[in-house]
Amino acid sequence: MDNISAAPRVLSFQLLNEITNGFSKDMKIGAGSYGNVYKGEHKNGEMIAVKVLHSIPGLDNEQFAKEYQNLASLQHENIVQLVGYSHETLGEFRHHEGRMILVETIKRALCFEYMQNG
Ligand SMILES: Nc1ncnc2c1ncn2[C@@H]1O[C@H](COP(=O)(O)OP(=O)(O)OP(=O)(O)O)[C@@H](O)[C@H]1O
Repeated sequence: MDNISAAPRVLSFQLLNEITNGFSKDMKIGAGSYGNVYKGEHKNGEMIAVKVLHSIPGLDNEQFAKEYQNLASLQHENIVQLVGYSHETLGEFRHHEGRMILVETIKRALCFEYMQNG
């Protein structure tokens, strides 16, 4: 990854996991109604705010895309800039009633420029 604060882009959930130290308590900077917000610190020193959206029943891909589009099109000095997003389905094998089942979870995150004063 070269420059995470340029145009909005796809960021892998794995990368977001790395730059937030596994979404650790220490990196948590807030919580809103849609999810928790973490500070993401890239090794080149860049910082972003990573909002991991709660799994919201009914929030389908189309709604997420609309939300992304709205945020991405806003450019104003008083509006925090969207720098990227992540939308991935992770499959994980788990034991369930004596057999292995594949559980799929959708991971969604919106990433913004980091504001020092919250
Ligand atoms: N870009 C950012 N830079 C630094 N801190 C942020 C940023 N975005 C959010 N935060 C921190 O996380 C907290 C929660 O932010 P969030 O946007 O989720 O809250 P909110 O305005 O209550 O949103 P909503 O209710 O729409 O989910 C903020 O109060 C702030 O402290």
